[in-house]
Amino acid sequence: MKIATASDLRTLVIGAGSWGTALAAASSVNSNTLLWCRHQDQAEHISLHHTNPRYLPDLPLPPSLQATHDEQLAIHFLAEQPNQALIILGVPVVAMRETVAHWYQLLSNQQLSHIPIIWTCKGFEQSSGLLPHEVVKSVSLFPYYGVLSGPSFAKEVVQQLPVALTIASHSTVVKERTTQVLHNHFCRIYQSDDIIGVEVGGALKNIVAIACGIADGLGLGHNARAALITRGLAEITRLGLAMGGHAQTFAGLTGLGDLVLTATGDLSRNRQVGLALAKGQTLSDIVASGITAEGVRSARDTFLRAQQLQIDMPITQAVCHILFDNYPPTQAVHELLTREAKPEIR
Ligand SMILES: NC(=O)C1=CN([C@@H]2O[C@H](COP(=O)(O)OP(=O)(O)OC[C@H]3O[C@@H](n4cnc5c(N)ncnc54)[C@H](OP(=O)(O)O)[C@@H]3O)[C@@H](O)[C@H]2O)C=CC1
Ligand SMILES: O=C(CO)COP(=O)(O)O
Repeated sequence: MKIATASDLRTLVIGAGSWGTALAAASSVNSNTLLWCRHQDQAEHISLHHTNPRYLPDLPLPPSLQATHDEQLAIHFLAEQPNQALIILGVPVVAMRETVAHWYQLLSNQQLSHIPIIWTCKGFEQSSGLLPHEVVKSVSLFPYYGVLSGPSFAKEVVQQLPVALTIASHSTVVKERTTQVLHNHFCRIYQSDDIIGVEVGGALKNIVAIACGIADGLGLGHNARAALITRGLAEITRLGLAMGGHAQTFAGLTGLGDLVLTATGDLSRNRQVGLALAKGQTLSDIVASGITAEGVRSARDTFLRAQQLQIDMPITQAVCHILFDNYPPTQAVHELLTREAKPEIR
């Protein structure tokens, strides 16, 4: 693989939340990077002060990282080196449809839609139940696309602590461009062809993390947490295989790796939702704070998709009961524990 120099590569990150900002900081090591923000004042603050106070308070960003709210400037930035460019979408699933459709229009108007585009969101789209790549394909004709996932808290990435991520794509150019941009002295990029497996693992680990937060909040102990992680992985694998993912993906960074991180790491917002529910907070209070907790948004559609495929998902079902059916967490735990005994491997 040709190693491009910093002056060749151009990375546009769309979305300046915690993960978009962290990836923009990481990509600045190898690549000229521009961070597109929804708000002008946010862009000005990041370019001038090199911090993102709303999403990553007190963490310095690389001085070379520039931000903008100007879409035409962002397009011009890419047009200067379209064959060395990469677009990273840092928005949640709920914003994917609108964001992809809008930027596809802007890019195709300038004959730039061949630039590789990757996304980072983890979940199923609410109501449609679609995975992110299905949403992208339903609103655009980007020829080169992929999903970037794996165990990665934004805060640690901005601090340049070691992290390993997976880029899944059917396109060599997407995998190589992503590796050129993000593989550096603290960030390892692994490549995969399994878009479905990577997206299913990323979506479902959030639901299991909510379950683990609930169990820990109720004081159910380390044994319970280990059981939930392991049986949660069994659920993820069952649904993922039925949807067309590869078995090995679920044992990798975007499956087991991200599940362990999110289920046990207190930086996880999904885990924090579970902890708060166990303490008796209501879901409406928790979501009113505006946090991005993709497991809450995905749980119902995940369960519906599992039912359509006749896949047994008792942990996801228990989380849905607590989130949407007003089950007290202790009742959902009791129902989980008192199911029939069964073989571990089916
Ligand atoms: N944070 C992390 O450590 C990681 C997150 N992820 C995944 O990345 C995705 C993004 O998460 P994260 O950055 O944490 O979320 P945040 O809540 O931190 O940021 C969300 C970003 O998306 C923007 N946004 C929200 N709604 C819309 C919309 N309707 N249209 C356009 N832009 C919108 C927000 O803009 P505004 O500020 O203007 O509202 C903000 O820039 C999620 O799917 C998450 O699971 C993956 C790995 C790690
Ligand atoms: O996806 C993540 C880590 O890989 C972030 O997890 P949360 O969305 O639960 O904070």
